[in-house]
Amino acid sequence: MTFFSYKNGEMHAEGVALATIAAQVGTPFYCYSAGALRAAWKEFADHLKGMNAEVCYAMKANSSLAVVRLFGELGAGSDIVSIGEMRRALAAGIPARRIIYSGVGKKPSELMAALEAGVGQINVESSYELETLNAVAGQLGVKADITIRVNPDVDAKTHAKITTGRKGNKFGVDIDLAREAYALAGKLPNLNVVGVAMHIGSQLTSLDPYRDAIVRVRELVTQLRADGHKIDRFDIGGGLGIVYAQEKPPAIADFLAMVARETAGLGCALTFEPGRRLVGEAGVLVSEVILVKPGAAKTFVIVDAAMNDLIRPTLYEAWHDILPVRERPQAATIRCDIVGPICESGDYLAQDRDMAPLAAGDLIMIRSAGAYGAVMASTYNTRPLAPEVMVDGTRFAVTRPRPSIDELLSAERFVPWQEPVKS
Ligand SMILES: Cc1ncc(COP(=O)(O)O)c(C=O)c1O
Ligand SMILES: N[C@@H](CCCC[NH3+])C(=O)O
Repeated sequence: MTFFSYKNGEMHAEGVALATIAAQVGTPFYCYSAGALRAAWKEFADHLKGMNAEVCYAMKANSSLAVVRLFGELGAGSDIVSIGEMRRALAAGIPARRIIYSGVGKKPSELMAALEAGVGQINVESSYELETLNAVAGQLGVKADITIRVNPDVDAKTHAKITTGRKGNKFGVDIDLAREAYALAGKLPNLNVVGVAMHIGSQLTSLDPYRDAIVRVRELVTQLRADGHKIDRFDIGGGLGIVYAQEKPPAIADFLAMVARETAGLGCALTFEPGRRLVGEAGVLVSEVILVKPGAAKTFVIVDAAMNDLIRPTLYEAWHDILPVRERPQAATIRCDIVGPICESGDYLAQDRDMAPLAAGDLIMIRSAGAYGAVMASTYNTRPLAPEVMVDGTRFAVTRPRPSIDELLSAERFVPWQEPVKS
């Protein structure tokens, strides 16, 4: 089902014309389709029936409270990587016990906040963190349920900046050192080992790296049990890719069937932490053309969304499909760069793109922007964060309004000098 489509020549999100939202909210803005979010969730949920498994939505992909709440109401837990995200999960109604706390560098104060809130599972990534967590749990008089995230050293065949399961990546405990780490965890009185975790990268378009990683971790589970550890859960992580251009990511059904096959007989409950796959194609960024500047070498279409709103094109050389909001089926195309107003040459949304000619005032829609779009935005050049809108059927809600520049400025102070307090 397509949730963003032309109707009478105008691009709609479900039953609402994007031009109508633009007129009310201004541009740029992010727009999410509740129907698309539900459909992505349903695909997971339908194929998980009969499996001993749960889905903890990795909200780093899109932490809009409205989005997290929608998944929570459908039965999702949450994978978080900061106390800010934990607060979002709780605010959105996710029960603390359904929250998994991941992350390569958790401070003692953050571990304490997580234990105080009662998060269900902490995925530990080093021996140092095991000791720290044990000490913090001891102070609070609680026992922390943990897994150790192992780094299985497989090539996820994705962009170098978002691969996480190779020896050279900072993530997890090297699989060759995992038994030692578990031995330590087993001796620490305030930790309760419940399982093992992995996460090998993001935007994966092949099942092979997952399979290789699962096979390695499966062998480890057997060894760990022989060592006397209770390994009841296997957290597979997230990472399943989406379509930006011509990619052919695995169907969720095939992915889950493969995981079920490879973990059959292991006797572990499974956890999945999808982020991008649940939200990526359910969101777009809408922007207005400010002007078109023909240059000697290139034509620049200068729009009011910029790298501060969507950093993926310049950070990962990512390709996002861009369509005019008013349909232009017959128009001959021109080759252009679609760029923002920021003073950096890296400020582009597309380079050398063939587009129907655009003019000042035209609206464009940047597709597959629901994941790692708004969450990675900044206020660089003192540009207020783009608002977020959710469409459901024929209605829409502004779930995060555009802050005014006054609000941005009022968060700051003119040099409020202080004498340092001597400790
Ligand atoms: C531990 C962990 N789980 C889940 C995810 C979600 O990844 P994705 O959005 O690729 O599904 C990430 C991010 O890559 C992660 O670091
Ligand atoms: N931010 C990345 C994904 C990182 C995944 C987080 N571990 C992207 O936009 O593709």
